[in-house]
Amino acid sequence: MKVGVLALQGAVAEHIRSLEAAGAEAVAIKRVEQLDDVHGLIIPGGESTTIGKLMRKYGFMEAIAEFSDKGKPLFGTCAGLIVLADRIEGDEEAHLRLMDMTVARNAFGRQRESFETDLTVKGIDEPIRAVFIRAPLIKSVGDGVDVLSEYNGEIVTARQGSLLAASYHPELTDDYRLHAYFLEMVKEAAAASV
Ligand SMILES: NC(=O)CC[C@H](N)C(=O)O
Repeated sequence: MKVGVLALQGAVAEHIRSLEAAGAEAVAIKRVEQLDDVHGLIIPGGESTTIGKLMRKYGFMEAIAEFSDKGKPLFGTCAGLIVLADRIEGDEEAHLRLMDMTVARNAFGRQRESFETDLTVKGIDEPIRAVFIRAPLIKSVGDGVDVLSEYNGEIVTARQGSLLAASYHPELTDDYRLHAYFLEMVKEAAAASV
């Protein structure tokens, strides 16, 4: 399976390394044409405002919406989760609006700007290691969204069909199981589309 990592801004190389460790072929995506060659796409962490701006500039808004329409899976981590969301708390304009959820940016406040923890994720046997950096939270989800993990009662991992979102950075640890989970989604979607 070939999986792309949107390479406009943010933690791209780390996702590529984690995907490869999980057994995928990984490609940095810089132009929309490259989307035709991959079976799934990760939108990395970084700064959602910057990623959103560059996506609009280079035609990725329409291209990724189409990609997702074909049933190809998307995985947004941290800023990437914000980019997937239908709604952003406050008066900020949402980006792809693909996932039925409301997110809050920088939701942990100053004291806890970044931290690591072990998280229990539905569908993965043992807790995974998660790094939170100025992380967003999922404040509410629609009926079609499955909550996969919570931290202190707040939603931090969710799935809606072929869309996966995590508030944290799974690519900054040597724990590749969330990437392996996404890779399974990609394989299932590819098998279903033949
Ligand atoms: N590590 C991250 O991706 C941080 C996300 C960033 N705070 C944002 O709002 O876009």
